[in-house]
Amino acid sequence: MSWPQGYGKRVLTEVDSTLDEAARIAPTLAGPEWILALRQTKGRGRRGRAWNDPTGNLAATLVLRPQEPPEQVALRSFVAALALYDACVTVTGRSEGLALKWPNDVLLNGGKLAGILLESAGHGGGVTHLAIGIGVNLVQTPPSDWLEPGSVWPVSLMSETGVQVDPESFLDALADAYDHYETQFTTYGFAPIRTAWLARAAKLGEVISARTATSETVGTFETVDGAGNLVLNTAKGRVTIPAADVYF
Ligand SMILES: O=C(O)CCCC[C@@H]1SC[C@@H]2NC(=O)N[C@@H]21
Repeated sequence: MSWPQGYGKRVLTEVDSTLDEAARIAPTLAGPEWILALRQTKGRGRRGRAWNDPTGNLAATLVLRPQEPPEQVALRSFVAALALYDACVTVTGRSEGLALKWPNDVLLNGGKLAGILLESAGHGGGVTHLAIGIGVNLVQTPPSDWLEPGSVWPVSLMSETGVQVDPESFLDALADAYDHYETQFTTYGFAPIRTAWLARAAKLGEVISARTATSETVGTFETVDGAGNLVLNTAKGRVTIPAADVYF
């Protein structure tokens, strides 16, 4: 596997968070850059949660400077989720048990294998940089006291498949897959990404629950629309949800 052309790579022994490092280096970058940390001291997850990444797991962030409207930039969470899925297939040689959970977790055998957190900065309605933070439980899962009640149980690639892969080798597969989907996205737009994502979606057609800080919507997972929103068929009709945590 070859490292994709045009992408830089930095490997850090230790950093607070690769997302913080992304914000620090973004203004100096001439092109996309992957940052891999062998250890994060202040890793973070979605909705302000801490992210625990024990040694041997992947903690990486891709920094981009896309010249696009914010709503287009945000669709890269689906691009990244597809790349993560493919990287898992590449390193394990199998796709059985892998699925994507809206908005952007990767599940393996029903457990949470990986998560994605997008952060961006901008001014004047534009995005100056996008940071796609990715954590993968390659060899270890976080301790159980890190888990939120009702959250998907974490699994590791090693425990579920017996395959042990180091973070740098996984990043090689991930960067290669990301490059493929990024090209597809910038060439053809969101449509093929959406189709590919839906083909790998967990619980499509089944009843799920989408919770925000203030509401819960229960309904049949109908689709993800062209803007990346979750679409549920509920007792009160079709509901479109831009952001939420999903529970099965
Ligand atoms: O809550 C989630 O599921 C998203 C987790 C994202 C974790 C990754 S690890 C690399 C990057 N740096 C961080 O501090 N967080 C992301």
